[in-house]
Amino acid sequence: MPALYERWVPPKPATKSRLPPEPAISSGRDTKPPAELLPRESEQKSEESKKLEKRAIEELPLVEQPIQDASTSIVTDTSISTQASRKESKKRKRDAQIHGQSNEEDKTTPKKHKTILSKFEKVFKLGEAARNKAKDEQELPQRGEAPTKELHDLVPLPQPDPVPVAPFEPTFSTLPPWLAKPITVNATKTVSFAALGVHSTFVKKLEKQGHKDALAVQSVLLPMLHPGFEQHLGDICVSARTGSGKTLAYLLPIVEALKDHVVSTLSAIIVVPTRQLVDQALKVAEGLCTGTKLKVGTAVGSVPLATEQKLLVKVRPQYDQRRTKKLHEKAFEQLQSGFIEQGGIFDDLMNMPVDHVPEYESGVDILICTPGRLVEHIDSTTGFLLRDVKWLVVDEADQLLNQDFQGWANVLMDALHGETPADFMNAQERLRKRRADNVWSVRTPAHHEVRKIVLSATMQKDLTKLRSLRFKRPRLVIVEDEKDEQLPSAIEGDAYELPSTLDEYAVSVGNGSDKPLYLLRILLHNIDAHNQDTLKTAKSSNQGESSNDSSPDSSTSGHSNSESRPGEGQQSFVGKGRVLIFAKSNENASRLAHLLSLLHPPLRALVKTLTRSSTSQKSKKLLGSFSGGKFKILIASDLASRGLDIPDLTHVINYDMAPSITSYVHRVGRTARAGKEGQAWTLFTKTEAGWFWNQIAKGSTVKRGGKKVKRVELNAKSVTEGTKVTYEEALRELRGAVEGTAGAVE
Ligand SMILES: Nc1ncnc2c1ncn2[C@@H]1O[C@H](COP(=O)(O)OP(=O)(O)OP(=O)(O)O)[C@@H](O)[C@H]1O
Repeated sequence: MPALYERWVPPKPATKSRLPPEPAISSGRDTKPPAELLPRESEQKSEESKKLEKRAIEELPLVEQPIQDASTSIVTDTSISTQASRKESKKRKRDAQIHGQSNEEDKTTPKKHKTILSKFEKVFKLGEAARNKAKDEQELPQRGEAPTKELHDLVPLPQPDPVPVAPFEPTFSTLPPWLAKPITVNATKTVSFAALGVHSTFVKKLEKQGHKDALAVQSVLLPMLHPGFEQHLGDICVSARTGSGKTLAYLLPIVEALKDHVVSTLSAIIVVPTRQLVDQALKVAEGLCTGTKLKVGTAVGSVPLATEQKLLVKVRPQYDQRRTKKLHEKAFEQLQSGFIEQGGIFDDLMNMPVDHVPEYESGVDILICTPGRLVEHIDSTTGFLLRDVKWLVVDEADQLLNQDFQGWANVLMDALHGETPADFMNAQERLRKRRADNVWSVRTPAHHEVRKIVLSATMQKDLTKLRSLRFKRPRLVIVEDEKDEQLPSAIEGDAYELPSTLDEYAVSVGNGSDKPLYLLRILLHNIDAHNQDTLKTAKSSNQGESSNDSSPDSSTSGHSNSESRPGEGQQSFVGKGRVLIFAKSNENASRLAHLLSLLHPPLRALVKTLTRSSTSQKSKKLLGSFSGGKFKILIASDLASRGLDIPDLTHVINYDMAPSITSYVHRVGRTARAGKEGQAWTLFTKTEAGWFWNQIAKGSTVKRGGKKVKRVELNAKSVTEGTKVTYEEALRELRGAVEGTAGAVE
């Protein structure tokens, strides 16, 4: 047994030592005295240790002790030696036990302890064996021997069947019921306006505008907004793809509801993100309001505030002795305190005849505005009161809610749902307030119900954002294509749908250094070819060149010299089609327009840019002449990505990659509108390829009714062949233009 375990000796059973001495066996051989007569082991040992101590004291080298005080040194020496001898005796005793002197005692060890010991011994042996094995394995490579491996034949080891993992099917929705269970309508559904209960005068008007039947979004919204059985007494959120006719869907019921207004009251506010969209919605609203007394006004940042104030609010004197007195007292108080309100009701009071107070009336029934300018009017236009507003429309809602223009949503909600300030209350409101202030009644605020319609092609189910619009009994309406597969993201998250009449193409432009040449190639070769049915005459003059290239995919044929045919662009683009090119910034848009006209001079007259710096009037004119076909290619920043409705826009080109999925959806949605066909081309560099294909072309967020984005390979050599020199010259000239030595394209 290893020494470690031999050290432990179970105590001698006490009973044995207390037993009376056994009588000596008469054989006489046993000369051992009886146990109690023998000195006990401890006694023997203590005697032995005493001897040792004595010897230790004797042997102690006294000379080595520091001589301080004779008596103390002796005492110290003695105590040291005593301790040393004690330790030694203990050690000897232990050694004796270890080396078998206790064999006799082992025999007397109880059975129980023996079994414990044997078990312990077994465990130790196993441990020892494992340790030895590990040590051997470590040493094997050092000794240059390969570790022994477990060998198997070629048949794979049988594995247990994998445990089937049940697909995760949530039994709950994290969205509130109105978002989780929307009203869905098939995008192809059309119903006649008359069947939807639209007044005959409006049906006639719409027919004149070429709108025979109501489109899907209109067919679902009109009954929900018209008085009748299907009317929804609450707010409505609409998610319908680009170009689906949302503008008419909200404007028609509003105009119908207000058509009998004789005196203007501000009854509907329509908020859109850009002034271009204000102009566009104004055009549709004016078309519907003809023949009624309704007035439609606009509020956009590009017009002076004072000009708009005069149009939006009309002041007239109202005879009221009591109120005049009260207001004069208040004005006097202000004058004394030194805090005089500038441009407020007191200014108007000074211009009133005796005993008359200013009474404010709205100059418009429908106001179409951008959010920033709306906030300005709420804050600083005296008499701009929202007490009569019954409709609030927020178009392109996701963009408006994502960009918190001056906290517009909160300011507007407070103005809509709050009480009219006391000085501006009309007789009806004052009466209501007096009744509410009665001690016996519970105070009811003088606010009114507003119906909210919130729309977007990329509506996001973001509750925190939507909550800022303080909905009441909301419903979500989704217009979708039946062919569209239910994408995972569409169930709980956001999925966007592209028009089914849209064809998408993607072109790799390498590292992007020759991107303008690729663009030129697509413009002159692919798009031009696409329009050839309208350009037969123009084409006949260019016989033998690209006449069979009607398909965009045939561009790989290597038509290398398109830009060397003067006048081709001009002839081609006089067709019906229009092209909208998106650049990432206003600067890029201007530079690209300049470069295109340098690379291919016939394009100069056909290309214009729309930038943020264009004045309201200028951009209105520009869009007007683009719609009218005076020029064919418009280069714009993302400013033009939302809502713009340009007739016969056949092509959208993403020259610079869209910054987000929603931006892509809105950009390409400028074409293929209201059931018409359209093409979207995207140029992607090596670094943009991953994002484009994963997120946009093959991602689960964009639904395209089973269609796919087609990859068009353009031969880099054929794209640049013969144009490199012109390109480099054009770049030099452009640099000159940027530095102010040459003119730029508008
Ligand atoms: N009932 C209809 N019949 C035919 N065309 C219609 C009808 N209603 C609207 N349109 C046309 O559809 C086009 C797109 O309409 P609109 O601009 O309202 O789309 P939208 O859904 O607001 O698009 P976006 O989301 O891009 O702003 C317009 O040219 C409009 O004249």
